Amino acid sequence: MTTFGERLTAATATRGPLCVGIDPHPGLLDAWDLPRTVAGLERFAMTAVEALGPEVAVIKPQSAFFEAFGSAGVAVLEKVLAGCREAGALVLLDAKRGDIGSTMAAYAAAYLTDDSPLAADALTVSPYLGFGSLRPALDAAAVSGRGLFVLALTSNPEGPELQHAVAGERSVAQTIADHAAAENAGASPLGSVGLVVGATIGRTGVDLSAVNGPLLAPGIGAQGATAADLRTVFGDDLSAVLPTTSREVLGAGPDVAALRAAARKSVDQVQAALG
Ligand SMILES: O=C(O)c1cc(=O)[nH]c(=O)n1[C@@H]1O[C@H](COP(=O)(O)O)[C@@H](O)[C@H]1O
Repeated sequence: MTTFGERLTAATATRGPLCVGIDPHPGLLDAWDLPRTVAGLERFAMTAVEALGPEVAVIKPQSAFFEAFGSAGVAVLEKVLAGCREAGALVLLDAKRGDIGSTMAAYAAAYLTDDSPLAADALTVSPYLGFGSLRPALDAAAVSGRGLFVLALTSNPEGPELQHAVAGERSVAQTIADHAAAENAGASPLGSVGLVVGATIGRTGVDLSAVNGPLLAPGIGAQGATAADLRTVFGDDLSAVLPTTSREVLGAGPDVAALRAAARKSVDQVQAALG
């Protein structure tokens, strides 16, 4: 069994270090001239999969936009997961799950086990019920060769109030980074427990050098960060950074060739910035 860290390393080496999100905002459905219906959602999402699946290393469908359409929307999400897999892209399901341990086990069964229709290569999770509450997800991911991206320093302006708070002698975000480092200890070339660190947040003072896992960097494009900001946020520690952007690329649709061109442009920009 290959680990998520191994598969991600191979995917970014081949396709470049970029994740593109599939976030079917109602306004984007309008811009693509699609109805705000399940049929519109499906056309939007599967066009994105057709364009980006063979092109980018990682695709990140945002679960809420699919859930908003009820069970029919979740069925579209299942098609997206299968379509990305067939096209050779890794799928990071963005659902930001986090719950008490016993319920976390149910989320782990839903997203991180082989026989679930919603199984993805990796899942975004929230550690703000305590990092240890994620244990069932950490265990399920390890057993099935999947990955987690743990929210550490999020891209939104409200994040620092909680994440920069100092508890004991360390900031909350540093504590989360240290936990991830412990999970990834000894993994090569890269552990499977990643962190989310926004490209918008500037220099944070959090030491990420021991994490040994992928660092998902959202915020480029619509949230105002640029690829050049990655160096400010991560310093010289850029080797495991995986920038992710959604609206910046999706706004180029609905034309498949235009979506691909936008994704390639983003790959070139982040590659230049990461050096
Ligand atoms: O975990 C995430 O994906 C995430 C974490 C974070 O700190 N900030 C953040 O923007 N995201 C997600 O990344 C995507 C960003 O979308 P754009 O702003 O359109 O590029 C959205 O789906 C967000 O929910």
